[in-house]
Amino acid sequence: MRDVSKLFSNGTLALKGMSLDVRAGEFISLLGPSGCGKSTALRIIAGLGSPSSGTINWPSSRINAKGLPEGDVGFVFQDPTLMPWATVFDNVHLPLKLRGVSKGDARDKIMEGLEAVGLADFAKSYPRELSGGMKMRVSIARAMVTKPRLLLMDEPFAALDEITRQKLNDDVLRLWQQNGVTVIFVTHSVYESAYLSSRIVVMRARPGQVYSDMDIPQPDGRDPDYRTSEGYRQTCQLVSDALQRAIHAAEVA
Ligand SMILES: Nc1ncnc2c1ncn2[C@@H]1O[C@H](COP(=O)(O)OP(=O)(O)OP(=O)(O)O)[C@@H](O)[C@H]1O
Repeated sequence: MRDVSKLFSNGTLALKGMSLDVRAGEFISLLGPSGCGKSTALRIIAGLGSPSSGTINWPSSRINAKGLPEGDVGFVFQDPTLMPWATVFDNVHLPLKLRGVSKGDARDKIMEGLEAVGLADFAKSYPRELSGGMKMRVSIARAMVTKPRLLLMDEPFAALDEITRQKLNDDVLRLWQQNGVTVIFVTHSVYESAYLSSRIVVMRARPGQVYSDMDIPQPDGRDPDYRTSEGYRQTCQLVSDALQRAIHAAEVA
């Protein structure tokens, strides 16, 4: 993102001069107070909204007619947005179906994706038969079935209980490590960002822009033990301090 601003038609300046270089293989969290423009930035990257000024560049991708990288981006929203009338299998098939891949040809990829999120036994179930966490897993499998190079996640676990959220954090980390996908993850949570990320970009509000950009030390393994480690506590403290400064900067502006 190079010097991206977004002025909505109601006069809200959601982003002002936001620049961000995303390196391949990173797990970046966009962290910031409500209304600082995290979702707006993510939607612009996804091509779901256009910047008022500035540019999004995709130096290593083939670009389609809409200026977006060809098949390279997957998106997971806070609402899993599954088709209620379709099975789990058919929901995960959707992105491949839109590319003209038949169910038969897609079967292995779909089952591999469901396996990766622990839902292979639920391929024939309908969304109404699944818990909130399982629905989110389907949504992640659907986003990953095309093997995107970039996965965009907009507060995907905010509506889930703490235990489910922690399990899904571990699932996403495993997918990231196994697939080498680059992730941009929007969250309000210092703890979630500190657990997941290789880099945390703290945003400030009014106007929305990058306030602080931190590389996060990578321990050998992130597992439930890491959540109670001194290294994790220190990272949370650093990130929390940066967030407090970002909030203060917006208040005095
Ligand atoms: N379509 C829109 N039209 C007008 N204003 C908008 C629109 N979408 C977002 N905004 C405004 O832009 C600002 C940034 O919103 P955005 O949703 O990107 O923030 P956010 O950091 O993701 O917030 P949250 O964490 O609460 O989801 C807010 O002031 C919001 O009210």
